[in-house]
Amino acid sequence: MFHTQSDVVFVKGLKVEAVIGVYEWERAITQPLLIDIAMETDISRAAVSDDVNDALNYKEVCDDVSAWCQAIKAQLLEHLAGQIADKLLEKYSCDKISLSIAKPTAIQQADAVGVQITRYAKAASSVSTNQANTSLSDDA
Ligand SMILES: Nc1nc2c(c(=O)[nH]1)N=C([C@H](O)[C@@H](O)CO)CN2
Repeated sequence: MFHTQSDVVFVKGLKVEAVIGVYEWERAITQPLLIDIAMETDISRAAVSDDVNDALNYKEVCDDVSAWCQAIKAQLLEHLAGQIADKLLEKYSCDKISLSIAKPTAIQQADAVGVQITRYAKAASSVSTNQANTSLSDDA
């Protein structure tokens, strides 16, 4: 199958105050996180209807990601990023997520440090694909 479009809903520079870090002193404070998210999704329906109910709602994404960051209280940014990507793929209809999480105050000599990851939604299983193909040929 050929793809004729590629759409992204994104969030840039989402600021969240959360417990994050491996050192004891970090477990006792909150630090700012700066989060960028790009979610590959089909926007065709929302583009036609102009209805937010047909859209991947970036306000909901921001609220969810903020709440998850505060609840997870991760030690490593790697763990936090993996968890957030899994949760977004589970809740929202999207094929691919790119996510970066930065700690702008962690290293005095650096503007920011962080991680950037990309995750894909699981492909439909071959069993259901075969079943779909069978029912299509049954109709013919
Ligand atoms: N690859 C990573 N390295 C480090 C992390 C991290 O989350 N991923 N975290 C720390 C500390 O928490 C640091 O931010 C404190 O300054 C060190 N290295």
